[in-house]
Amino acid sequence: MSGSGQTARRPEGAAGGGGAVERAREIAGSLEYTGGFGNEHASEALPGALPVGRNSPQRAPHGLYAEQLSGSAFTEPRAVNRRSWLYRIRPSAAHPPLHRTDNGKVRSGPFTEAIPDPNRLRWNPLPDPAPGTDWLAGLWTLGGNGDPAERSGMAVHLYHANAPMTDRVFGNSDGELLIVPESGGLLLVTELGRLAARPGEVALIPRGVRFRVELLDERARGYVCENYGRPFQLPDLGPIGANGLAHPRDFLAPVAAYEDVERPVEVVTKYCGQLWAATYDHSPLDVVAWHGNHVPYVYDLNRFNVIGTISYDHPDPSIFTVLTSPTDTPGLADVDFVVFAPRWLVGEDTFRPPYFHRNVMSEYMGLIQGAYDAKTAGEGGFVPGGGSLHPMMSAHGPDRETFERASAAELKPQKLDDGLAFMFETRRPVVVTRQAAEARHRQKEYDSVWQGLERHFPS
Ligand SMILES: O=C(O)Cc1cc(O)ccc1O
Ligand SMILES: [Fe+2]
Repeated sequence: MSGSGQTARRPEGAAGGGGAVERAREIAGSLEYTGGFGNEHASEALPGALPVGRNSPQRAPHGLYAEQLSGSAFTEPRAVNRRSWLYRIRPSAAHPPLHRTDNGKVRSGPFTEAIPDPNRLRWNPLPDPAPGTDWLAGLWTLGGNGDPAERSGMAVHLYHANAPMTDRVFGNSDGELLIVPESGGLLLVTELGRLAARPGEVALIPRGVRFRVELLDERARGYVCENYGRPFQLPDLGPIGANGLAHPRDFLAPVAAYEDVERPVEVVTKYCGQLWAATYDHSPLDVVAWHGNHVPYVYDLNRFNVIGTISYDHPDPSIFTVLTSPTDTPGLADVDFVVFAPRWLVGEDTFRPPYFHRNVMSEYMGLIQGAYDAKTAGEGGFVPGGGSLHPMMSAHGPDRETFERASAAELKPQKLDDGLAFMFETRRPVVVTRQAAEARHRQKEYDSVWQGLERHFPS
């Protein structure tokens, strides 16, 4: 049996076999959410399942077990304190020992497979996955920095999948996962309920929250920023004022929905960089009610309120920050998630695309849709599903074609409306994995996009 206080229901056996996509779509079509970034949400899938007035009554309603899931130290300041109380059919503690399992293509900090490479690197999309590849099996690490054991740093992953996770659940002790679909929609069946994330939306799974991924299309592809550090938060707005950029109410958390499944379920955990697994005799996605602020959410990037110049010059892309994971140094992020969304360009006497620059931060960029204004579109260029890495202090910016076009362009107001790109910008160099360095889909000739930028200075 499965149930939800609202409408989400997972029919028995929905995870595998024919019709899985249709069933996942049906569920995704009737999902309900509860809005507000960082809010104290509360939800129950059965009336009366959520205790009132206390978190841990002597006997929780309906014979449920109460459990606290802490995403911050108990004593962190209230503004950044994260925890949720879960009321579940079985306590999470009742599980058999975890055993090491194959890491597949997942790698973790400390990233030591290759020496840090100062070169600008670019990749085509991942090749199609082998038949029967689920989201976890199709997770492929490009690189990263820091160390999950230090709770600092990040990893860049890509995924490609063509099968749902069947009786298989994943939870990441090493950090939160920001999932950026590029093609194909995902149904994320989590301990706290179900979310759908389609291209143009991003989803966040908090540290420790277990989930299964089903597909809303025959295949899915996208990116993941794994954040080992402090949970992503909304950036401060300073002189922008009380509104702008990503608005808190557009972040949607799920409502409670549980599955009461008594059959073997493989539960995979990533812990300090390695995958461990145990076979439970039930599904751990059995939370009937919950409340708190350590919650998954989905956000539609089209809701981002883009701010830019209305006079001259190209502002730094920090004005496009959706989410930031701060460090103890004011203004310095462990990692920022930045989006380049459709917008008007109106700058006068201005080179409008991204400028030539060298940056102490390291920049991984991906493309969700269309083209990016600093790079030539099309095959062999910066394409949806591909990615580029511009490491600390590497010189980059517009490619030759873009420079020539933008230097000569007539500066009338121009709408950039066919493109959705993003950046994971991080404080430490991103060290690539061996599989990313040696990948056949790496563009070995990337440097050539800056060849032929001619001297114009008179000799
Ligand atoms: O390199 C990039 O394309 C990202 C970027 C965009 C921009 O508008 C200004 C600086 C920057 O690093
Ligand atoms: Fe850059």
